Amino acid sequence: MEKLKVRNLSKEFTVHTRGGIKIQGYQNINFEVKKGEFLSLYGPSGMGKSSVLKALYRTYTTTSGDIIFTKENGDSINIATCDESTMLDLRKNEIGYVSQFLKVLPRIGAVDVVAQPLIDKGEDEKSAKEAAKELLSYLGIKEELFNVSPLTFSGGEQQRVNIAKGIIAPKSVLLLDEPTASLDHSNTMKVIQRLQKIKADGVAMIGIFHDLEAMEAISDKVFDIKEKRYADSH
Ligand SMILES: Nc1ncnc2c1ncn2[C@@H]1O[C@H](COP(=O)(O)OP(=O)(O)OP(=O)(O)O)[C@@H](O)[C@H]1O
Repeated sequence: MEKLKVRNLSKEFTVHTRGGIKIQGYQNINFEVKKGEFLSLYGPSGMGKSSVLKALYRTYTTTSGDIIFTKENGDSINIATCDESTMLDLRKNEIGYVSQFLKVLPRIGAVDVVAQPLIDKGEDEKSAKEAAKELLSYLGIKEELFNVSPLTFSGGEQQRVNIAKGIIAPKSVLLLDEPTASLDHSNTMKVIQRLQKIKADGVAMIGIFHDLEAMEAISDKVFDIKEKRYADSH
């Protein structure tokens, strides 16, 4: 079953603070991703990879085209055009988004930050914290940092906390916008291994990676945003 289907998607930005000048985001994008499949968006800087991903989460609106999300019961929703309350519901229950940057409130320790999505899902606090500790350890976060606010962490540590928070309680679709951008290769590959598990659990994923080995390792399909087609080897 196609989980997410993108049809003839185009975006033109209008910069109102600059007299309404138009900037081409991306044009005529078509791809689809099934349950348990990983699609990577690939292409030169500025071609619109991040903007497409933001359209799927509707951080950005779409100029034209459709983004069809199919629910478990077979009903479908067009993310490009649905109302805001439907979108809020999709973000809460179906679609997760992990960026490069950690956004957290001050004075909350790393374990609590990472445990929260599980608690929100209904898991009890104790087992949620255990799972958070396990994931943080797996990603190489020192135990002495567990109860410290990630706001004082290094860039790479913050990014690992961000990934942990983003993948601990996956929904049915996971969007990843260069989540490993400032990690070294070995930490990146650890993240990839966890993503393999999530994929095996049936989550549909769309991601952007700069590390091509990581991209190859996780991807079932690669969509070349410049050529507007799937890359040949996939
Ligand atoms: N909010 C915005 N307002 C105006 N233009 C924007 C906005 N967001 C993105 N753009 C433009 O859209 C184009 C695509 O940007 P985008 O960030 O999607 O590219 P990308 O392929 O992800 O690049 P990179 O690999 O460098 O991250 C760029 O020309 C960018 O300047």
